[in-house]
Amino acid sequence: MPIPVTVVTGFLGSGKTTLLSRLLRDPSLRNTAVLVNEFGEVGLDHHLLRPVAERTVLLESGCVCCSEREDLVAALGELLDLHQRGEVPSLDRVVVETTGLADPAPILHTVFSHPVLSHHFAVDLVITTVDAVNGRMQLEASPEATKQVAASDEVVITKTDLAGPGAREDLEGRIRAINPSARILEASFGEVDPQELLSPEARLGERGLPRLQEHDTASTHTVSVTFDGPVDWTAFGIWLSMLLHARGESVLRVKGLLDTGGPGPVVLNGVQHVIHPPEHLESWPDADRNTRVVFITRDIPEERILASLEAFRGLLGASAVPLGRVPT
Ligand SMILES: Nc1nc2c(ncn2[C@@H]2O[C@H](COP(=O)(O)OP(=O)(O)OP(=O)(O)O)[C@@H](O)[C@H]2O)c(=O)[nH]1
Repeated sequence: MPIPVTVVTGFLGSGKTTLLSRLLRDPSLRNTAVLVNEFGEVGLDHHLLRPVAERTVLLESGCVCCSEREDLVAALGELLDLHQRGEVPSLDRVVVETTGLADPAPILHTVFSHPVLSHHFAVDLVITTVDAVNGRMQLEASPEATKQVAASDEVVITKTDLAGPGAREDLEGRIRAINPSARILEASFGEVDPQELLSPEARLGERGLPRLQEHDTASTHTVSVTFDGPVDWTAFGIWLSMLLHARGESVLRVKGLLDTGGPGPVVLNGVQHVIHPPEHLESWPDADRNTRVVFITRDIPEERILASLEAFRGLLGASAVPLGRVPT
């Protein structure tokens, strides 16, 4: 079994380290290695984490997300080496804390595409912290913050102790509009149940994704579709590969459950040009047996996705229908 890698992201100062420090105190995370990525020479977070984590590997400099990506490869490689030599005998999970401006997609790509690492590690969750006080403004002003929310499986709204009445609901609406499939949790000073946060179900996102119509925020489109019958998995894979080949940079997130005619759905989970290995479930997680796929895109409106799926109708074996228009 590959070792799960959990990516913790979130805008500058949104509470990533606070959340992680709290999580790492839980005995169930005893065998967790943490890779902290920092700008600058001195990693302050490193010192914050040291007392609570058994092992903390600090990436020396730069940003794991972009030019210094080799650092992440080197750190994971080193960790694997220690594990295989028995110097780190128990390694249940790796947590990568990104910088506040990081785009998580290249991190996922690094792990998935590396010829050695991809055999030993698999990204299981992307968790994003959003500040209850500043989050709304940050999501409006910063494409990085929006990308982080779009890429996440779970969003933890932090600093709820500081937020005024109504602010949390408002922020939650905003997060849902960007990423309807993410599970949203709340935490004051990182107080969140680690079991809940890291549960395998979190990967499936919200069960029964909300029936949203296309939402358009500053050229970010959220398109939720279903099909009028089971779809051919191979054909869907080809269609998706073509979409990602042509417009990968514009596809921030693809997530959903696909009815391919089997007893359970295929779980689809991708961030930009990276598609997690699809998972074939033995049964559906809830009573709804219909396909539900969410695409979060930049500059690809709903009509374009639907027209493209329609052009593939013959091969797919079913027509795509916007979820918001399905009679419930
Ligand atoms: N009141 C309050 N303060 C919090 C909470 N969570 C974090 N903070 C404070 O917010 C500040 C930033 O928190 P960090 O955990 O360092 O945030 P970060 O996302 O790791 O920050 P960067 O690594 O700089 O991007 C610190 O002063 C924390 O004590 C919270 O739930 N409530």
